[in-house]
Amino acid sequence: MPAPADFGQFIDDHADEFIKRLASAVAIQSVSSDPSRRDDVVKMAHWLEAQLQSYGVTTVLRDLGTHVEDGHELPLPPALLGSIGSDPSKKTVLIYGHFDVQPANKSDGWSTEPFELTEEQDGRLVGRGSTDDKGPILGWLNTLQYHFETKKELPVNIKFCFEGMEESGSIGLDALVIKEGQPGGWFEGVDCVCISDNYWLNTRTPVITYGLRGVSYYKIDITGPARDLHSGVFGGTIHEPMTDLVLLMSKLVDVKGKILVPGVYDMVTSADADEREIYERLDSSIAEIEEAAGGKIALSDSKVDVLMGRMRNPSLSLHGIEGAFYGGGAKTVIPAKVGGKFSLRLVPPMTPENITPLVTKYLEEEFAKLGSKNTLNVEFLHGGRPWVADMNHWNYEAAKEATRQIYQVEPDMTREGGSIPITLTFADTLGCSVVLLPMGRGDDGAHSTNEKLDKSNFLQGSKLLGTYLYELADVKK
Ligand SMILES: C[C@H](N)C(=O)N[C@@H](Cc1c[nH]cn1)C(=O)O
Ligand SMILES: [Zn+2]
Ligand SMILES: [Zn+2]
Repeated sequence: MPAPADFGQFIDDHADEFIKRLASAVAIQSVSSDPSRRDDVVKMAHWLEAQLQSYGVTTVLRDLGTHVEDGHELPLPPALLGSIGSDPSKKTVLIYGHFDVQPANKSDGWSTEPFELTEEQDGRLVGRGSTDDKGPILGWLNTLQYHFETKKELPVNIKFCFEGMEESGSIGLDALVIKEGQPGGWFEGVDCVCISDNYWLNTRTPVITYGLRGVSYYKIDITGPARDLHSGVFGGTIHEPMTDLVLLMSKLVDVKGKILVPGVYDMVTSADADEREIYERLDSSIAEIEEAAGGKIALSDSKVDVLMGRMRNPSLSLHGIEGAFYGGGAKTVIPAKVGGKFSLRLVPPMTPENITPLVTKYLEEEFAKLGSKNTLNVEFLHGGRPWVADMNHWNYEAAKEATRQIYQVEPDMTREGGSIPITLTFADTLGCSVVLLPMGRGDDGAHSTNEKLDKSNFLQGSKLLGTYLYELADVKK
């Protein structure tokens, strides 16, 4: 059953309205990592719930309890569950997305206000969350709107699971998915899962994604004096926390991206010629990767090595130092306590559980070698396991056929370097195939300044998601 003939035209005809809706979503500053923005994450859940309800979706907001952030107990934003259609003769697809976003301030280097969606002349829709992940979520809404307004039946039953903590490790969601995956739960009867929350490799070739790296995020606190000190008075007289921290962080990864924590590479298989061929065939180049990064700074001249570095090898990134002096000017301070933040991206069979003891032991040993009288505390902040799926499943056939119809090309099959912690839980708990069907391009700048989603990707991507539902209805199980 192909998508109805007027579906594509409906999406094009409603482009302005859809962009306005995206602007409304972007305007809600649903930054999950910022406790002062927690109300906005909750507001976003309510906004999205009202949108779903307006198209006939039955919804419920599920309380996920609380979590502790910097010693303070905070309520978690609710998860939003939805359901439309219960025809036993149809397949049931579970659609997941996240309505929280990364932090953004104009002063980080944005050209426009990050929470005011700006449509540029060239069709770029610039704003925090445009591609990650509000645009893709709204792609599903656009499809629902079409069916509601034209009074057409959806080709499949749909369950929704939208969360507001993905950018902070999806805290609380695992337990909910496990509970709702039980007989009688919200997800009973789900045949497959679709997630639109990652990106193409380049700016022209659509991709379907069958793997994700996991993540394991840490903070190392070094504490010394009781308060910040004058560096003229105390410099040269005490062990300085910042000195210890910088030395310790420098022991984690080298300039070529090699992880220095012993034991990590013992867990990773090396790629044989056949596997390297998979990466060789992908439509990508060092020039394009550097263009997307905004600098000629690739770790290697080999496209295969760089792509494997992103998709099938682990990596370690240093993110920031809490408590350090960072403003303008030249403050002569010795910070009393500093917290270094870093994370590892994990590939099978690495997990946060088997990696954390290696990281902690290594840091404690390296700290001991410094001979400092300061104290070290290593804290695991959050994590998610890596995931790799069978790309020949019928769920993937439906996604591939939908891509051919919308873009008239064969999609590249990729593994994503980023993480979506709940993916493996869906796969394991519901025992079904999960496919990643991204909307945005490789240069969208998710998590970065001037994040954007191209208007054509928003519209074609909406058509893609809708067409996928029709292909799903048709494909042989
Ligand atoms: C790929 C997805 N759109 C994404 O950005 N995921 C985040 C998840 C995360 C984990 N810790 C913090 N955020 C990512 O890969 O960074
Ligand atoms: Zn995302
Ligand atoms: Zn993200």
